[in-house]
Amino acid sequence: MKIYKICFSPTGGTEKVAGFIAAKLGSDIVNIDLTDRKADFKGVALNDDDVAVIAVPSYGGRVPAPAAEHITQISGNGARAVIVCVYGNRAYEDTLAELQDCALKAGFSIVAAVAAIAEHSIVRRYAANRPDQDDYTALNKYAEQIAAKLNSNDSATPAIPGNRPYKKAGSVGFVPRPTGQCTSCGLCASKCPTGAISTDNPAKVDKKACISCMRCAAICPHGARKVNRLLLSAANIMLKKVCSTRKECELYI
Ligand SMILES: Cc1cc2nc3c(=O)[nH]c(=O)nc-3n(C[C@H](O)[C@H](O)[C@H](O)COP(=O)(O)O)c2cc1C
Repeated sequence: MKIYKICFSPTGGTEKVAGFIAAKLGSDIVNIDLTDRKADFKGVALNDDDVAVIAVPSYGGRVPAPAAEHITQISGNGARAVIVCVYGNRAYEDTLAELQDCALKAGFSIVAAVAAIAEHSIVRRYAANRPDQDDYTALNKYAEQIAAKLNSNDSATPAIPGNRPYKKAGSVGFVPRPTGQCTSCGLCASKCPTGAISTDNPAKVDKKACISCMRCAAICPHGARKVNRLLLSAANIMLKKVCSTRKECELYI
């Protein structure tokens, strides 16, 4: 039995949660990076005795569009899956329901779902330093419950929250731009999940293709990609009320 960690994590928060859960479920881990726009997801095929941890961040209460597209190209072949949504302490709304539908379409059998919190990748003061010790204690407990369910060969799908039709997907419109420190090294362009940044000129961004995932800003070795400060402070004000009360991790099993 292999554990497939199938993860879309532009800035690393989702990866922390998925990596933790996957490592608790087994040691033979196969990594599938859903942010890799050049990967051949149609060539990924699991066996029915494999287990998948399929993890995405919540973007506006939905699964990021490229993640949904890539997951549905994978052949689950009846493998059991734990679906995971990671969010920035506002809300995850229909993310788990949509992720459940994507995983089903790919041929997985969903045995558990987890919602967890990580630093808000746009306004980083919210959920800063999460997942923290309390989160990992909860995730550890959840992983034990999931492992027990997998070992008992119980494949029942739990009730997973969310609406159908899903919330309307919207773009947040934060497009990071290079500052004077940019050396045009091209790392941002090569790692952009949607290919929105020109490889010849990283200052050129296809605004329609950009999903505001903040990968480019997070990985720039010179800290030279930033979003507009005024937009950021407006987002901070908008999120203040809804993000300030601590939310806890949840398990559906
Ligand atoms: C475009 C975008 C939309 C987001 N929408 C939400 C949201 O609706 N609710 C929320 O709590 N967090 C939201 N977040 C925060 C992310 O879900 C959170 O920071 C997550 O940990 C990011 O995952 P990553 O670190 O793997 O990239 C959003 C982040 C981005 C970039």
